[in-house]
Amino acid sequence: MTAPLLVAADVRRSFGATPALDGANLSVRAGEVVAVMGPSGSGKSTLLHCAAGILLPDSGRVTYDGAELTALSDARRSALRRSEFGFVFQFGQLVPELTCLENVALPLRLAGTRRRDAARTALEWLARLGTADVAGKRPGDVSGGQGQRVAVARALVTGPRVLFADEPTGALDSYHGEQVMRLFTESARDSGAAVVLVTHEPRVAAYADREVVVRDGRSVDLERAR
Ligand SMILES: Nc1ncnc2c1ncn2[C@@H]1O[C@H](COP(=O)(O)OP(=O)(O)OP(=O)(O)O)[C@@H](O)[C@H]1O
Repeated sequence: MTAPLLVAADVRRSFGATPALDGANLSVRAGEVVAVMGPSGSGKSTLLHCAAGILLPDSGRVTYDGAELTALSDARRSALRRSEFGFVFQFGQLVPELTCLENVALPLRLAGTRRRDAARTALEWLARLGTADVAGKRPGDVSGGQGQRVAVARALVTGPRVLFADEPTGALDSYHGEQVMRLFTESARDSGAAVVLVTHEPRVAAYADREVVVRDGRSVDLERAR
C-alpha cells in the first residue's frame, strides 16, 4: 500500500474557549477519496481547514508529501495551497463579475498561464463537467447545479494533488447533488488526486473509499468495504 500523501496527526484547535478539535487524525493517499462525517459542530470543517493549511492547529502536525505544513511560513503555505490543492465549497466561491469560463481559467492565470491557453484548458474542463454551454454566462445567471459543476472544474483545472470539498452538494437537490458527486469523484480518480470530502450526508459519503467520523473534535477511521 502506498504511503499517505497528506497526514494530520493529533490535531488540536480551539476558538477562544471552544475546543473544536481535540486530537483529531486524518490521512489520505493519492487516488483515494476520504469522507469526513459527523454531527453538526463536531469539528469537520476545522479539520479540513487545518489539513489544508488554511488554519494552523494549536498543536499536532500536518504533513504533505513528507513536508511539515505546520512548520512553513504563511507565504510558503499559501503558495503550496495554490499549486498543490484544489477547493470546492458549498456557496459563494465563484467570482460574480467574471464569466464561468473566466472563473475556471482564473487559477491558471494566477499561476502565469497565458490568457488563450488558460481559456482553452478551462473550456475543456467545463466540457468534461458537462457545462460548456454556460461558459459565457456569469455565475448569477446559472443554476445551482451548474454553478457547482463550474466550481468543480475550477478546483480541478490546475491538476491539484489534493482536493478538499466542504459540503460540495449541500445547496443542491438530490438529483443534482448525485450528478456533481459522480463527476467530481470520477474526475478526481482519473487525475489521481487525493480527496478529502466533508459531508453529513451518507449518500454523498457513499462515493468515498473510506470514512473518518468526527465526534466532539476526535476522529475515528472506518474502512469501507467496496
Ligand atoms: N471561526 C470560528 N470561531 C469560533 N468558533 C468556531 C469557528 N469555527 C468553528 N467554531 C466552533 O468550533 C466547533 C467545530 O466547528 P466546525 O465548523 O469545525 O464543525 P462542523 O462539524 O464542520 O459543523 P457543521 O457540520 O455544522 O458545518 C463548533 O463548536 C463551532 O461553533
